[in-house]
Amino acid sequence: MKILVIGAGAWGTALAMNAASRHTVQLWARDGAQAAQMQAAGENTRYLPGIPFPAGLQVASGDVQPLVAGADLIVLGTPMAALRSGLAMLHGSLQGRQVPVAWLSKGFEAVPEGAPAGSHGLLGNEVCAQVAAQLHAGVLSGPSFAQEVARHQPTALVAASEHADVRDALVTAFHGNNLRVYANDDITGVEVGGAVKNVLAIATGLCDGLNLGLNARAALVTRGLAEMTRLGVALGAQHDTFMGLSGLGDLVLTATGDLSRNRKIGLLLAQGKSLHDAVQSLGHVAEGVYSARTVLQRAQKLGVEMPITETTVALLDGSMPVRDVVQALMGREPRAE
Ligand SMILES: NC(=O)C1=CN([C@@H]2O[C@H](COP(=O)(O)OP(=O)(O)OC[C@H]3O[C@@H](n4cnc5c(N)ncnc54)[C@H](O)[C@@H]3O)[C@@H](O)[C@H]2O)C=CC1
Ligand SMILES: O=C(CO)COP(=O)(O)O
Repeated sequence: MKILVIGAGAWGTALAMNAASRHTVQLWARDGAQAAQMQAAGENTRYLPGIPFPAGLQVASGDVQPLVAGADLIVLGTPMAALRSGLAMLHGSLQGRQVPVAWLSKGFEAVPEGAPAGSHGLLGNEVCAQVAAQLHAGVLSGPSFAQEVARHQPTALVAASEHADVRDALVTAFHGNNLRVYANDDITGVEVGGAVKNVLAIATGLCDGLNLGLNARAALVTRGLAEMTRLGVALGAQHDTFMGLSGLGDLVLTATGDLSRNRKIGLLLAQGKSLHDAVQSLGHVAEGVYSARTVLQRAQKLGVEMPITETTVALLDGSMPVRDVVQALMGREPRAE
């Protein structure tokens, strides 16, 4: 199989490295200098330093069209902010040819600055329906830190699409000795899980950074899962999806695993860092920062209560100081579980 991965950040690179022993894999970086540097060093020095590329992984840059034309599977490994342009580009270049496409981004599109009141951002599959409706597309998601996948540590992923050929292509491409890829046709559920867990991981990082304790962390994860599930079901997802890899699985990993960039944002905010400084210090994308407001807007439109998300948004917006967060969450009226 010929796989083209567009975007050479941590996650696109890790998956490309993992698949390269079984398939022909091209990893495309938009920055030509970064591509040349990766080729020369035999590793992605910027995003996955110290983990050597396997033999056979091809790094590319420049005109992506010939690579698109020759691929059996195209993976968009960019952050959510670049998904719309990536799908539109593929829509134009494939010209109706049916090649399975998948994105790795986890989030809702951010609401653009100055957007009219009431507008909200979209999930990947909603963006795809707007700009590339006839593509057979889906998402690869689930609990997976790039560093561990690049080192071939055991990991389980979920390939979600309404198109069986996309699910099958993702399983063929990535299922192997150290990676299990499960298929799921509930793409909305899988995407809501991947987006909301990032926001909840910021909240859990804050909780741990403030030393609120293990009980508090367990409460946040559990009540976070409840609010993620409420939103997903209201958006048309299946309840059971949230008990799976992209719901409970990715929430546990991201909220409690110190490799998480979103969790790091919460830990840094707890230390008194500004959001700007916290984001700058990461050097990677933390999607929860950009999705949080959209998650809340979508929830409010649907009449779904998401108190942890609401508090996290207030914190990120600067309208609630760190010291008031505990009271905002613990001071709520009693209710049934
Ligand atoms: N790093 C991880 O462990 C995982 C990340 N993800 C998700 O995958 C997505 C990408 O994350 P990372 O690779 O970690 O991000 P990263 O911050 O490591 O790298 C982002 C990469 O995307 C590239 N990029 C941005 N806009 C682009 C465009 N228009 N065209 C081509 N390349 C572009 C950047 O140059 C950079 O190489 C995010 O949505 C993230 O939530 C999902 C699972 C695991
Ligand atoms: O999605 C991830 C793990 O599944 C990566 O999480 P972070 O983006 O918080 O690092």
